[in-house]
Amino acid sequence: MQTLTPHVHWAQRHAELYLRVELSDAKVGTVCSIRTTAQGHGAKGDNEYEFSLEFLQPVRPEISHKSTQRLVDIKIRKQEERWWDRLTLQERKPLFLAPDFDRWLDESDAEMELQAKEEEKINRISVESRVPYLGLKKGYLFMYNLVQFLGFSWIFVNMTVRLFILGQDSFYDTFHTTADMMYFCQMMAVLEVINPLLGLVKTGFFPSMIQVAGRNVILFVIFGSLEDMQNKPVVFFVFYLWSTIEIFRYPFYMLACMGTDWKLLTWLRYSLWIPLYPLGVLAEAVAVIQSLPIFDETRLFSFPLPAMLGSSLSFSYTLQLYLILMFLGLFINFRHLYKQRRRRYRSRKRKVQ
Ligand SMILES: CCCCCCCCCCCCC[C@@H](O)CC(=O)SCCNC(=O)CCNC(=O)[C@H](O)C(C)(C)COP(=O)(O)OP(=O)(O)OC[C@H]1O[C@@H](n2cnc3c(N)ncnc32)[C@H](O)[C@@H]1OP(=O)(O)O
Repeated sequence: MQTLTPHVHWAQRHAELYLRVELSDAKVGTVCSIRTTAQGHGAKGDNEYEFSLEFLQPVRPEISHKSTQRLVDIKIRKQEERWWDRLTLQERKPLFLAPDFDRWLDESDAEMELQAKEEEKINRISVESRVPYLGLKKGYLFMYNLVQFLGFSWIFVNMTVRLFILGQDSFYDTFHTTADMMYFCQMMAVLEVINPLLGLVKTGFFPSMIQVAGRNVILFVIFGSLEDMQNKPVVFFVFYLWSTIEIFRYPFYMLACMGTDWKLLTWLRYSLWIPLYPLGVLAEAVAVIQSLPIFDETRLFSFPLPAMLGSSLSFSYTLQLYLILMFLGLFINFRHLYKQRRRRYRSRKRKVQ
């Protein structure tokens, strides 16, 4: 086998030199500051390849190199951090050497890159110096999401097991078996309205408020205060739809607190609402409609009126107004969740590119 010279591309930064050697499937032999030997597939097929360079200035002895299927990447640290006018001591560039335009930067661009790196380092240090606060915030959010996840998982598993064992009969006592846990979770969920106000999460205040207030009206006013509503099958559908999304949403937030995410979980968090949200609003609307005659009959929460206007105004009128608000709320939150989904997947795509 004859020894040939491969094509070499080079670029520099203030502190480093980059050499890209055009050899596929190369087995690199020696790499020292001026001479490199390798065996691989180059412009002239399988051969021993070798090149040597006498650098313009001294370089450090430790040299790192990485072979990929298509090339060998060599990184060399300069002895002194300064810009070189050219790579080699001799003024005439060797024939096998060319600039690496993929990495090429001129001196001012390289300086800007260096500056950006410095700034990033300073930012990281300043964030790290705020760690006690960050740690506290993340710890609080993590615990909050964990508790909600456990609560909703308990509800979901309990309802699923009962559905398998009792079939449709389980529809009628959902409230009595799960309401305490649902009360607990939904009372805790008020924190989801407070968190954005305190700047702890990036969520908008209104979407959270609509979500939490909307559910709490159904839970505390419709189901909680009317015993006649508590054994209706609609409770099952409302609770099941709520807990189905939450067993994915809260673990997603838990992972976000740890700065990580799982593709499938993220997809479920940003996709499941598409069928679940309209179904949830529909189930909630059915609950409200079913409660109207009960409020009319019991006069619960009715508004006292002057004698000439009749005795009282039934709460069912307020609920009819609320029905309209519900569909307005559905529209606002559906739009919000759609935007969140688009933002998430658009920024993902950009990161991948
Ligand atoms: C008496 C007055 C009443 C007025 C109300 C009248 C209208 C009522 C209408 C009500 C209709 C409600 C119907 C509803 O109850 C039906 C159902 O729920 S059915 C089941 C399906 N439901 C859903 O899928 C909705 C689930 N809920 C949500 O998704 C949220 O609650 C919502 C606020 C709607 C949207 O969430 P968010 O804005 O937070 O979106 P993100 O998840 O993308 O979060 C944004 C960023 O903030 C970070 N974040 C948020 N929360 C946390 C947390 N707890 N811990 C850690 N991090 C959190 C998140 O990671 C995002 O950060 P980044 O952008 O960096 O990724």
